[in-house]
Amino acid sequence: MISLDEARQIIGSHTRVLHPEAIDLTKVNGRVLAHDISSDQFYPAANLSMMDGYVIREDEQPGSFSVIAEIPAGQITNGKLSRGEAMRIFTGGILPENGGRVVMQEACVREGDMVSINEFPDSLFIREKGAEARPGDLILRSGQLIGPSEMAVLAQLGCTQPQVIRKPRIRHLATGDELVKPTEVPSAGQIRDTNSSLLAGLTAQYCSGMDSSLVPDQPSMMSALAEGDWEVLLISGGASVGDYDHGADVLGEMGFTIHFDQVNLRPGKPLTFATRGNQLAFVIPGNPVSHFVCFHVAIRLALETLCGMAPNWSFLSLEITEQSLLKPNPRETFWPAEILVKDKQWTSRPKSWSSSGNTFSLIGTNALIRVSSKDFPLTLPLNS
Ligand SMILES: Nc1nc2c(c(=O)[nH]1)N[C@H]1C(S)=C(S)[C@@H](COP(=O)(O)OP(=O)(O)OC[C@H]3O[C@@H](n4cnc5c(N)ncnc54)[C@H](O)[C@@H]3O)O[C@H]1N2
Ligand code: MOO
Repeated sequence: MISLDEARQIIGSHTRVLHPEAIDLTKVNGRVLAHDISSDQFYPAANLSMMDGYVIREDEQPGSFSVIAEIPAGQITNGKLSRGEAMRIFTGGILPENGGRVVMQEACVREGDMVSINEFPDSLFIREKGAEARPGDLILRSGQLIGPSEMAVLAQLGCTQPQVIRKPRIRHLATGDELVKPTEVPSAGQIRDTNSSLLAGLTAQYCSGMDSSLVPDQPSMMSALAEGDWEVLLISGGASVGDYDHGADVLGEMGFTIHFDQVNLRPGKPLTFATRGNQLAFVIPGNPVSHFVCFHVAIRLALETLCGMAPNWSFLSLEITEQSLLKPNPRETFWPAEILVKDKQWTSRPKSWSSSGNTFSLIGTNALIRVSSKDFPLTLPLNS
């Protein structure tokens, strides 16, 4: 049986980042940028006022000024300031060529065409042309994960169809004769399918859509429903060695190469990983907690890589409260946990968890505690 580190190595070596596509700026949240983007102009494009007030020359002293013009937003004034003159200006307004100081209106007294300023504040209240970026400056690098802030930057640069890495299409089969949809009332021996909902939530940020079906434990139906031009196939259940566990056999018959079918991992030991060309497939042990753990320690690595993201595998050394809940085991264990603030410190609290079939133990889980025989338990924070 291979270790989790070996399993991650194998997954990484068989996974390639997907090709880029140009998409509308409104849809790029959560995508990875596929090209460098440079500044198209000076930012700001001119010297701008940071306040509503009056603009004067920088070489002036406090005193009285005659107001010779008003500069409405977005207008360029060709006039110049002589000594003793001011122009009315507003926040974001473009300064006249020799304007060197803005005084906010609260520090001014206006009477008719005159304005008196008793004292100058320390700041000139000017955003200088090119202070933020100059033409050709590198602003966003290829590989940048795009969130709301980067969307605002793309909008500012006029980049409305950025090239971003495509997201994989995922095909999902929830296998098991005992499964019924969550809308149904299970009869004796049946259970509601929880894994489809779990995976829909877990995969949402990493795929362009997950197509899910319930399938009985019948290899011919499983392979018929599994075929397609998706990039990732997830099969829930049927991962172990029982007579009705057909996941790996079905993949073999479909022409997949099985790279591993067991990992020294708790929960999630019978996790299977296979490939066919550029298609990746996982058979995930049917228990919901096994699903959750296998997703975060193995499947997410593949999805993040396909999407061009830097795989997140950083652990924190946090104080663990209620450490006695962490039962030792020969298998490397990833224990569902919750990161909480206690006495102004982040702490990690294990969930009460005794069976990988207990879906309720996942409530509020935002971390996994890695318990291996040799190390102090470390906490893996989760972002989904
Ligand atoms: N002889 C052995 N038996 C088992 C071993 C082993 O090494 N030798 N491994 C155990 C471990 S560990 C796990 S984990 C499970 C994995 O079993 P399977 O992947 O074959 O999963 P199933 O038998 O199909 O289901 C397990 C469990 O999960 C429930 N399930 C399945 N799908 C769903 C779903 N979509 N929603 C909710 N619940 C689901 C299913 O009803 C079972 O209760 O194997 C052990 N056995
Ligand atoms: O590995 Mo299984 O996932 O213990 O329950």
